[in-house]
Amino acid sequence: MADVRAEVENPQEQTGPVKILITDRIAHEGVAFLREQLPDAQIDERPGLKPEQLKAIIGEYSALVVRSETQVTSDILTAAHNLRIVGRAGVGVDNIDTAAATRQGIIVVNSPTGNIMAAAEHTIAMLMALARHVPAADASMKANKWEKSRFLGIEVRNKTLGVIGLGKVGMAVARRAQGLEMQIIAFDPFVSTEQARKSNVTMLSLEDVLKQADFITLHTSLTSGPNGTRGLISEKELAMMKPGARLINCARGGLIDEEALLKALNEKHIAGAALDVFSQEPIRDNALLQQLIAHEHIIATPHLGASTEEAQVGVATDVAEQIVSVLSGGFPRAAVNAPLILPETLKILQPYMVLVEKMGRLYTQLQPEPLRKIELTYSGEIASYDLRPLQAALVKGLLESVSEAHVNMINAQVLAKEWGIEIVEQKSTTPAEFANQVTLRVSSESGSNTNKDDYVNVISGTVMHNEPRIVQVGPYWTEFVPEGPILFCRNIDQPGMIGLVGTVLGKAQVNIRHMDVGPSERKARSYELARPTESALMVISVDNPIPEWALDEVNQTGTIYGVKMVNL
Ligand SMILES: NC(=O)c1ccc[n+]([C@@H]2O[C@H](COP(=O)([O-])OP(=O)(O)OC[C@H]3O[C@@H](n4cnc5c(N)ncnc54)[C@H](O)[C@@H]3O)[C@@H](O)[C@H]2O)c1
Ligand SMILES: O=C(O)[C@H](O)COP(=O)(O)O
Repeated sequence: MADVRAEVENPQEQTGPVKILITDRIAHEGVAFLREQLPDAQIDERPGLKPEQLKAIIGEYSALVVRSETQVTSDILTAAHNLRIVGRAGVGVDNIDTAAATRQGIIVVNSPTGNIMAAAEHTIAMLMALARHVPAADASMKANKWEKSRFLGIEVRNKTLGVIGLGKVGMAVARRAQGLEMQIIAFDPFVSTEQARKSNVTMLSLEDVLKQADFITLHTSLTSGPNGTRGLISEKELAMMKPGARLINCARGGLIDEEALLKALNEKHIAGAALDVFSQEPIRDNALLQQLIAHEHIIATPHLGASTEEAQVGVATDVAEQIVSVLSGGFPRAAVNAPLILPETLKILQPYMVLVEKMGRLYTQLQPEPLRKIELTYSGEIASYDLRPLQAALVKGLLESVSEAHVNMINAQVLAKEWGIEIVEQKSTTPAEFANQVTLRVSSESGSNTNKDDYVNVISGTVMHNEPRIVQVGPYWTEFVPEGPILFCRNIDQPGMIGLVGTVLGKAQVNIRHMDVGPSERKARSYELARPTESALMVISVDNPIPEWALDEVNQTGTIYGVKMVNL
């Protein structure tokens, strides 16, 4: 593997054209972009698939494009053997099990900015519609009535708008509402008072926002867990709202306890609510939701926040571009579950990624025992870069031969954790032995490396002329290119050892490509005589695998021991 990007690859050697599946309706510009950029790909648009139908076919596809309707559950993902990327043509990824995707090394991308304006403008439309009863008045006219006095509204000017969640959409709504001469107060635990003040927004506690606002609008994402936003507006919060206030939700359905909302409306505690999103979408035969949207003081739209021509073209092309990039071995712009590395950085890191992966493979083959802790030390200029791809490459090298898992940059850390491997990094821009050097120090299951053959607790390498070189294995200094079949053995450091091995390999018709005999101390490299009792490491790269009998013969010499073949 030369590139972790390329490792987001097909683990089951798919044959035939790359296949892309689109299961929700997206703008045709996005589909056209995919067809234009990937002319050999098969692009299937199959909106409205049932979960079992999706599960039955997902295994054929390399990319999946969805909006908020398709539920990309862990169950679906378990059948997605070839899937490399899920593209969400929109913002919210709560319909995608991103944790399951991460475990499987599947990139999830979205379009974080493509529909902000659409959502903000829809919120303002809901605000005005609530204030002036526009939908009910329209329905009345269509019923051939003229109920002028029934639809007395309120002005929004000089009213207070409470924004809960002052992120991208929340802030866009605040700005637009300021244009309507509203006062803006907000609650968002992650936005500073100072930052908000610059935009003329007053940050308050949730309680104060609820108590002071004439209109409340929700703009947080939906999260679960003890500090999650699910049920953020429940009975207690509704009770805190100013009598006669109005509530707008163009964010996510689960943010409001819909039963409590119906109660608050029936009790006339609040004057109305405008909902674009629901806890179940589509609503179908959900009795509570049917009752809620039928309420005379509810305005409902079927999740239309992002449904503008502009936003749909924006999100569809945004996601299509990222799919093309990933399927072509590049990086996505807006990955929800992958670290972003600039292409320029990646180019520099690439030979080190090869090096580190080979170091991992070498360790696992020389020392096949469960690992516990790995210390990766980077020295030289390389230490100044974002080195996450190197960690991923290391995990890949270490686990590849012992695990079925498909390791890539997305899941490397999760997998390492699952295997109980702790990886710590040390960085120093001061060069060590070489201008740039990466050293791997390993503690295995036993913790103390007591095994008599356990000399491989350190592996160090560098890159020369863009080619990886291993420069240290355990206490031995060496220098070889980690590539292809390599014989490792140790010998008593005395004359005649190279000849012994050479004779056996000659007999076995094995051609030696490169040989290095490394003493256990650096000074011996300067051709000083080593003491005869010292050992050395022989690293012999060969053109073809060495037969078993020849390995046995080398092992039986008595002066050469620890004979092991590795394949890098
Ligand atoms: N209806 C639609 O079609 C539509 C369109 C676009 C976006 N959305 C939804 O709107 C929501 C906001 O989108 P965004 O792009 O602005 O997201 P964002 O991430 O930019 O903003 C979310 C904000 O919520 C804040 N937040 C988190 N937890 C909070 C809590 N407990 N209380 C208060 N604030 C909290 C965050 O700090 C953040 O500032 C998302 O749920 C998104 O899916 C809906
Ligand atoms: O999260 C989003 O982007 C919006 O909720 C839009 O969802 P949609 O693509 O299903 O309209």
